[in-house]
Amino acid sequence: MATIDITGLTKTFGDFHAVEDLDLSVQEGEIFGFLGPNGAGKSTTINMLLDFIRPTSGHIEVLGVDAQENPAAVRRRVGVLPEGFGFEDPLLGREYLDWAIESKNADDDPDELLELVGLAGDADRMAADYSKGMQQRLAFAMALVDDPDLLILDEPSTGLDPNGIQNMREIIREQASDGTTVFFSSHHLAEVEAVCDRVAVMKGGRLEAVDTIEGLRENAGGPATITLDCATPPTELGVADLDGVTDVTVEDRTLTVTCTDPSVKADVVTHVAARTQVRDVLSESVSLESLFNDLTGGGRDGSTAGNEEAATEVAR
Ligand SMILES: Nc1ncnc2c1ncn2[C@@H]1O[C@H](COP(=O)(O)OP(=O)(O)OP(=O)(O)O)[C@@H](O)[C@H]1O
Repeated sequence: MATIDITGLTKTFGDFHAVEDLDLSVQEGEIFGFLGPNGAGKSTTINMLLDFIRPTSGHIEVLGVDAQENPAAVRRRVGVLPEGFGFEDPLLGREYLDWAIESKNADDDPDELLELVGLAGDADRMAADYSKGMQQRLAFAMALVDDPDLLILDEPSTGLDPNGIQNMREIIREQASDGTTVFFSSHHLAEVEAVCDRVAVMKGGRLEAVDTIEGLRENAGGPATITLDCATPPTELGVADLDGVTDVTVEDRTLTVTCTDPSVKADVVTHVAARTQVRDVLSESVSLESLFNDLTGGGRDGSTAGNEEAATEVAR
């Protein structure tokens, strides 16, 4: 059974289509990435999953329950890490967890959850005084209360240090291996690649693609580069004459070839290997950055990023 089953979902604000005719199905135990640039419709979709806003048309089932007919039943079984949870009340870290446990009528041990997210030593401090990353850890612990069947994480790694990101990834994987479905909205492409089984890419309220990252790469058009380390200087091999090869550079024994699309790379390897010994293939696959840019046309301003760090920001 699908954990999330969305059919024909549309949300308009006046004449503006924030989400348009969305069909999406997320299976039990999947770690599913929900990607898209600013204004793509991700939060609007999540808000409809939780019935915080009503669809204009379409249908959503979460864990077999109609999300609009019975939102309380959905929310009981879902753990949510919203973007930018505000810890404004004068409560200790543990007290926030106590509150989350009580409101779900659950029987979790708050200290166990704090330990899990690396906050055991900070349980008796005011959550408002926590750093941004510590607040994110606390919000994550609150989402884990009552062992939810579905975790909805909005930009979960915001503010986390590398250790926090690693810790969160491990918890996410453990949860998924226990059957929890994880629906993960993010702009951080490397993060998504590290944990997600499949991704959906949204743009302007419409679904552009749903696939594994590997699948997206395979189907991606656009240039690809391959670098071969050869036993002898790879000059005059006729690589430039191959169909689909657009650029060839030779530096000492290293041959770098740019192709019109990734499928040409195999022809390059076969051609070179028949003429000289290839010691290593340093294949540079299509970067996540160009994959994302291909699918969404870059950021909201249409610009594309110049490096991987910037690329993760393009999606913001
Ligand atoms: N209440 C509202 N009234 C009018 N327009 C809205 C409302 N809520 C969202 N929108 C519009 O719907 C579009 C989608 O917004 P949404 O917040 O879902 O995007 P998003 O993909 O979550 O973006 P981000 O990555 O910036 O969080 C945006 O153009 C936004 O301005």
